[in-house]
Amino acid sequence: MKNIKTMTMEWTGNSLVLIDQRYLPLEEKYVECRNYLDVANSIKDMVVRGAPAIGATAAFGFVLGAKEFSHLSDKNLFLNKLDEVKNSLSKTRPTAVNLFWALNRMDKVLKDSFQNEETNDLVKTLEEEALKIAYEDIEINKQIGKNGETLLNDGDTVLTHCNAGALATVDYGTALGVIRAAVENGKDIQVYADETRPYLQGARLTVWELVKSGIKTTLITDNMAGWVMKQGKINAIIVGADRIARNGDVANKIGTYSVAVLAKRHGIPFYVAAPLSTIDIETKDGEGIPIEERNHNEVRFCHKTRLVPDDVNIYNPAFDVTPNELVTAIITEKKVLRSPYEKNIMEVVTL
Ligand SMILES: CSC[C@@H](O)[C@@H](O)C(=O)COP(=O)(O)O
Repeated sequence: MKNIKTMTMEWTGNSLVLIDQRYLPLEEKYVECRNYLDVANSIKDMVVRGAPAIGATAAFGFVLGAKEFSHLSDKNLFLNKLDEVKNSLSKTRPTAVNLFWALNRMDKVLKDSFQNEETNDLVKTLEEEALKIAYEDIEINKQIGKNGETLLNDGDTVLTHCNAGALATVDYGTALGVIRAAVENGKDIQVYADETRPYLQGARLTVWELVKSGIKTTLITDNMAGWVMKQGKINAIIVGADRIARNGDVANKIGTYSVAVLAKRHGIPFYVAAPLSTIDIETKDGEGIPIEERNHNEVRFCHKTRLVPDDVNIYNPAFDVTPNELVTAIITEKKVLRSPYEKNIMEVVTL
């Protein structure tokens, strides 16, 4: 398979180059990951973020680990080393289930091919699998876009929270993919982007990539969302997801829950766009989803400006859970799922 190069990432064959999302939109810098620890640090430090992008990045991290230890003549030692690689990549971010999904997929390919292949061939097989995950992600997002765009009408204004765009995936995006697909289909769609405190993925990333794509975008602060809904400016809400439980509860960027509650109050459809790899059928409901708590400096500072002294108590959950009854539909690559979620989710994942 050909090496891949998108706005978010490039696999060169020996390294993974990531656009450094911490500096966007003011600076376009890149980080070159030459080994699996570079990859683990890039995920942890948010050089790359967004559930599907994290998954694909981790898969390439697994390949870099395999390359690093391919000199070991003892194949079992090689296997043990790859267990360590998987372990350290899996400790980077706890909520986005695509991370574990991608690592398990890589691990399965390794175990399935282990008896019949020499180490060098195993490395090639793993590289092929990581590229497959990356290419598939783009196709899946386009399919999510096609399925979701039918829910939007010409002239609609969509509100989104965080960044579930090209930057959060290998390319094209999930929530923003639906908007892209509607625009590509000739519909006139405008977007309101929540800034998404504290990390400002909406202000810094969503606005950047939508403007770059020529999509009309208006930035609002998070606390304006209710008022723009009340004013009748919003026809639909579309967000991404980090993990969807078996019953359809959705973990996504902190603030998503508030948007869903506001949407209900104003009778606005609240859609979640996500690949099936974001659905975690092992987790019964939202209670079981681990919520990452991040560094307090993300709240203490607003983009490098200190807001409060060090001794102020801070709470910084990076995600929240929106209960399924607030979700109008979940847009996947297979179909648009509606309530009853558990039944419909189980049907689609076992198809
Ligand atoms: C297609 S990305 C879906 C989600 O991962 C996205 O909405 C989100 O919450 C990202 O959080 P982040 O902390 O920036 O990784």
